[in-house]
Amino acid sequence: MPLAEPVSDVDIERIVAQRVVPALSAQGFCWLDGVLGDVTGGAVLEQVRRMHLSGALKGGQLMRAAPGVKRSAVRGDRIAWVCGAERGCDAINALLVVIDKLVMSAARTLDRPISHRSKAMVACYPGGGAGYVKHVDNPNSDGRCLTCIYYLNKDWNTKEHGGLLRIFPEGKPYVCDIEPLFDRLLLFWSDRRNPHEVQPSYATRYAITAWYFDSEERAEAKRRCRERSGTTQNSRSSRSTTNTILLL
Ligand SMILES: COc1ccc2cc(-c3cnc(C(=O)NCC(=O)O)c(O)c3)ccc2c1
Ligand SMILES: [Mn+2]
Repeated sequence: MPLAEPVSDVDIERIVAQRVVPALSAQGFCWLDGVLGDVTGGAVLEQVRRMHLSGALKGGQLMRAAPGVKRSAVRGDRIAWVCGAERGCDAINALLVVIDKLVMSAARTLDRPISHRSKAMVACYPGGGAGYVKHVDNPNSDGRCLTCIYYLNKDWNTKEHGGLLRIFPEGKPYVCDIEPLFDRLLLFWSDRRNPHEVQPSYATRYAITAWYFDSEERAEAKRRCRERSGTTQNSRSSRSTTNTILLL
C-alpha cells in the first residue's frame, strides 16, 4: 500500500510503530514498499541514472582485497558518495530526509543512541553477473548499526535479472530473499546478525545505501583506532572503511 506523496510525518510515525520497530526487534530486518511514491521515487531514479550515465559512479572499494583476487569477483558495484546537497541531487536529498525521520523515530522507540549517518552511497551493479559475495557490513563494531538500502529498479524480474539481496539471519535455518524493487526501502542491523549477499545481476541494478551510527559504538571505535595508530586527538586518524564512509 504506497504512502501518499509526499509522505507525512504522521505516516512515518505510524509505519515505524506498526512495521519498522516490531520487525527490527523480532527479526532484525524490515522492508517497506511505496515509500516515496511514483513521482518522487521516479525523480530519485532519474538523478541516479544521470549520475551513472555521466560516469560519476566508480568501482567500489574493498576493505581487505585478498591478494590475487579480482575486486570485481568479490564486489561488482560502481558507487558514488553524496550528501544530498550536490547539484542534481534534490530528490536524493528528499529520500534521505524521509529515511532519517524513519530511523530516528525507530531509534527513539528502541532506545538506540543513533545520532548520525554516513553519506549516501549511490550504487549500480551494472549487470553481466555483477554481485557481492556473502558479507557482514559491520563485523568489527566500527559504529555502523543500521544499514538502509533504497532500491530503484522498475520492472525487475528476478528470474531473468537475478540481483536478489539474500540475508542469512544469524542462527536461523532459513534465508530471506529481497527483490531490489523500485521504491522499496530495506533496513537491517549492520552487524553479524545479518550476513547477506547480492546475487549476480543481469540487468542494471540501482540502489542508494546509508549507514546509521550508534554514537557509543562509534566513539569506542574511534578510541580504538586512535589507540592503534598511537596518535593524539588532533592528528588525522588512519584512513579506513569507517573513515571512508564519512559522516554527514
Ligand atoms: C573502503 O571503502 C568502502 C566504501 C564503500 C563500501 C561499500 C560496501 C557495500 C556493502 N554492502 C553492499 C550490499 O550489501 N548491497 C546490498 C544490495 O545492494 O542489495 C554494497 O552494495 C556495498 C562495502 C565496502 C565498502 C568499502
Ligand atoms: Mn552489505
